[in-house]
Amino acid sequence: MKLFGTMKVNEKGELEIGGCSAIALAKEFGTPLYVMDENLIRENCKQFKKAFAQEGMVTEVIYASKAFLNMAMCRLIQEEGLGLDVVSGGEMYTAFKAGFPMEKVYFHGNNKTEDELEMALTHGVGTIIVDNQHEMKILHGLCNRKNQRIDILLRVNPGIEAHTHAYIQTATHDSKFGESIYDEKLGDIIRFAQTSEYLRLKGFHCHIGSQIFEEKSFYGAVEVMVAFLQQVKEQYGFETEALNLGGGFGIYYSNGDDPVDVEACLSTMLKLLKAGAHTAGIRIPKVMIEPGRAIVGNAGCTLYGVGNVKETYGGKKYVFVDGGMTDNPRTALYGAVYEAGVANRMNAQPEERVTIAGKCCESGDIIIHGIDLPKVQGGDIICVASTGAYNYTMASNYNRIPRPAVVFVKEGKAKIVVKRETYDDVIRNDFAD
Ligand SMILES: Cc1ncc(COP(=O)(O)O)c(C=O)c1O
Ligand SMILES: N[C@@H](CCCC[NH3+])C(=O)O
Repeated sequence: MKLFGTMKVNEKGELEIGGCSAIALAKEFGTPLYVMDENLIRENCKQFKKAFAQEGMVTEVIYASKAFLNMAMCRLIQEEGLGLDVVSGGEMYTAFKAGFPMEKVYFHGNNKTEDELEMALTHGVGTIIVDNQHEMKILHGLCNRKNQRIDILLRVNPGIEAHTHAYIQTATHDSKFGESIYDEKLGDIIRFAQTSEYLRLKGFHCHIGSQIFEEKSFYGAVEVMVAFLQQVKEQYGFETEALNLGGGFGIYYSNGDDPVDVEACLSTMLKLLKAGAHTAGIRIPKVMIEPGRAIVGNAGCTLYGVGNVKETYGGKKYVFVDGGMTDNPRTALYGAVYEAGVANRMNAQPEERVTIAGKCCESGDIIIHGIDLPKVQGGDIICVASTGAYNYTMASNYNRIPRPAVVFVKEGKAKIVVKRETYDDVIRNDFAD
């Protein structure tokens, strides 16, 4: 298992994260447990900010909160000075309740409800990323009723097929997100925004997908967007003030994953942007990116307690853990591949190939299909690495399993930021008759 951030193996052969023994964490907070390395999240925020500032353009890094969000995370993002991308009323409400500066919030979504749009106006959200023509009209009407103006970006689809799992590509021609840059109705949308008293069209947004390793997809998006901005200027006289290039930077999960070098990639994106804008005779006063996974993915791991170990008649060896697809649906959903270790015996040599399966009533409830581990027994603690993104936020109560707690660890201290759900939480909204 590759170790990230402050992870290390201590003199007892136990895994340590943020100076805390994984075994002590499991004892104190129970399992399954999401453990987040606070220093690594902060370092990642700083790295993105620094790397994106290196070409002297006005830039903003916006954290895509769908990857991992709760009130403590909002505070951390605020302290690190990033913007916040929210995609639902729930994410927006979390930011608002955490006291996040709402002018730094960017509200996304392909099907925002009128209530959510109204909530954004009421809470002073800084920018709404309008997904489509229909939404723009609804928002205009709402602003008219409330006599309120709002900054918007229009989400466009640059038609780039990023090399990643089909479920997380977002800019193929038939994607549900945004309006295609090739679509004729784009002219009407831009003219509508230009003449609206209430909508201040600041520019455009694109996001080509997630868990992308190919730098050329990001560079391609820059080139297509520059050409698009030039066309928009020539055809509609619209000069953009801001361009948001989205997120999507892939991370290491398992052997063979080869993430881009963030510094080099961002520098090249900005250089291409500057050179392209110069040649096209356009200005791009501000540029944004929206990383999610790359900020939190490697900073999180999940600790599980082992229950049974079972060998099937067919000879397959299962290690059953006390969580599963309810806390990490990514293996079942995308065929994601994770690495893991036995946290109480990190120095033990691998001896057998096992499948790590959960406790849900579902054959596809697998966390890792086939991993070489030392002989595992009931009572061992398994650590699955790189679960910081899209695990806690995608967790469910399937089989009425309560969701795990989340702790932030730092310099030998653990702070609970989300408490474990109880059975009473699970039935909280039920009516018996
Ligand atoms: C609009 C938007 N921005 C940013 C992100 C963050 O993506 P990632 O976590 O891959 O950086 C996503 C998710 O794919 C998204 O849909
Ligand atoms: N949930 C996805 C990523 C989706 C990104 C948001 N558009 C994952 O776990 O990889």
